[in-house]
Amino acid sequence: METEEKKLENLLKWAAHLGITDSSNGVPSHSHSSLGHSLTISHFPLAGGRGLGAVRGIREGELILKVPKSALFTTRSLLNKDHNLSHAVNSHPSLSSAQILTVCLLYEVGKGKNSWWHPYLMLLPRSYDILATFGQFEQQALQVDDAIWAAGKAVLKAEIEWKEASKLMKQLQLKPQLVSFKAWLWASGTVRILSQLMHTKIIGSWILVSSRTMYIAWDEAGCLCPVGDLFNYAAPGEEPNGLENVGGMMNASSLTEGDAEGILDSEKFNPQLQRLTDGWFEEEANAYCFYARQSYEKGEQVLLSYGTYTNLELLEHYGFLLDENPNDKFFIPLDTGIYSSGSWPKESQYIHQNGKPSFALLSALRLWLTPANQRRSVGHLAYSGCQLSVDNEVSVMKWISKKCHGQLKNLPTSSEEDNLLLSTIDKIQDYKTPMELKRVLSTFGGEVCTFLEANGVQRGKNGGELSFSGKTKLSIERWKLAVQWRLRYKTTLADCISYCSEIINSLLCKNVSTVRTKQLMR
Ligand SMILES: C[S@@+](CC[C@H](N)C(=O)[O-])C[C@H]1O[C@@H](n2cnc3c(N)ncnc32)[C@H](O)[C@@H]1O
Repeated sequence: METEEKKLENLLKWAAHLGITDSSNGVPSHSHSSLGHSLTISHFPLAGGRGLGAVRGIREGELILKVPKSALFTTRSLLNKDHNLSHAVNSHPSLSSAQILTVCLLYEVGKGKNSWWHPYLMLLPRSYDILATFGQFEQQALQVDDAIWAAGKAVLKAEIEWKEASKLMKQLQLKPQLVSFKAWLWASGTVRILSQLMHTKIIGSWILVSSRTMYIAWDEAGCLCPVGDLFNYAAPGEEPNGLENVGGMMNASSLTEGDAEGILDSEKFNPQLQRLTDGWFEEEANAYCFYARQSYEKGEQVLLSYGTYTNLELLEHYGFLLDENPNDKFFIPLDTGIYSSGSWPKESQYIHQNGKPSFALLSALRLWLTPANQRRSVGHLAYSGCQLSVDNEVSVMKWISKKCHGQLKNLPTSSEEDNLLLSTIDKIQDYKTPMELKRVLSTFGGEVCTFLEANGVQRGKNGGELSFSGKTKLSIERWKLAVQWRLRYKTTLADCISYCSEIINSLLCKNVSTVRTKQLMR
């Protein structure tokens, strides 16, 4: 069996042969490796594992990697090379472009060493922790209804897409293990993760700066980009103020999808959008080009922004989350009347990761907590983000605080318990014998026991070593991600409660001092 090192060497040799290069002028250098001028493959345990590090000082804006069109793994490039595949795919016009790219990937994997892409395929991750791979236990471990729902939906979607594509896979006579749902999760996860970087998307009348695809103009599914897909992720900073804070956003609802698409297509309308991603396909160069978003010192990991994502979205699309995510946001259940009292979209009414309510949530609540017969007269103030009165503002803060308290109370565990559980989960992976595990369980029971039961964790035949199957180890990773996610949710809600108390106190203090001043002046 080839070592990981040998596989990497083969990949870089293969990539150099295809003209993939990290030379600063973008000209391939006929070397045996496509990397070495600017980048090298390294391990970054705290930020994504395998990734790309700088081999020299890199300046912001420098071209750091160029991947020619001929090296991109796209449906079109595969169909052009394989008549059998092309014929079969064309007889299934109802499949989506992502489903087709997924089948193409499995088909290519099935060719083994005979695949032209073999050096690249050998180094693809073996599994992912995206939401679609979450079993019932891990889904429930998210605890928050919205997140459980998102996970359930992701699993269901994957199942439906797999069933729809199974006819094509059978027609292509893929090996049984490549037709399985497990293989589908892997392949669709690969397509989702490695082709779905950097693309602006429009939902309803909203331009979401969050990204979805490693965009190529000629295929909705995007492309797999050898070597370019080794960049790990760093969040691009908070959403541009233009989308969250400016009162002009209320006009967003009058922007039709067509208008928005036109604006986006021009790619000129907002330089901030472009700054959120660091790579794109350049027609002139006929290549995917990646630029350094910031300066890096030798040895530092060079990171890429795939777009702005909340932690739940990162989990859904990429299978990881960030400890500190400036784009994270959390939703609390709101009464339906709140949505109908104003025109703020549901997605805009949330709590920021720092605990502050969003502009739209505050505006909507200010209006909703105003008596119905007075709303018309203060609507313009609410929409422009102004406080309506001290009483109104205090009611808003009390309302949010109460909601957060209610949410926290309804969740099965507290933040303290989750913190303890996280360290317990780490211990489960460390402890090897039943005796040791017993000690861990005595400090924390409940969920840990359910996990062990759900995964049928067995003792070794001789009653000695605990045996954790590969499946159980993956489940442990996903469980940990679920607990980390819900802990962030709880921390944010607790921060929001503190924020509301601070505002209430400062408003009441100001009010008291104003009344006193007025009394003194009389
Ligand atoms: C485009 S790939 C990046 C290369 C990947 N590390 C590899 O070895 O193939 C994206 C995947 O890398 C991991 N990843 C990227 N950025 C990360 C980060 N900041 N923290 C944790 N995992 C990250 C996630 O598993 C994600 O699905």
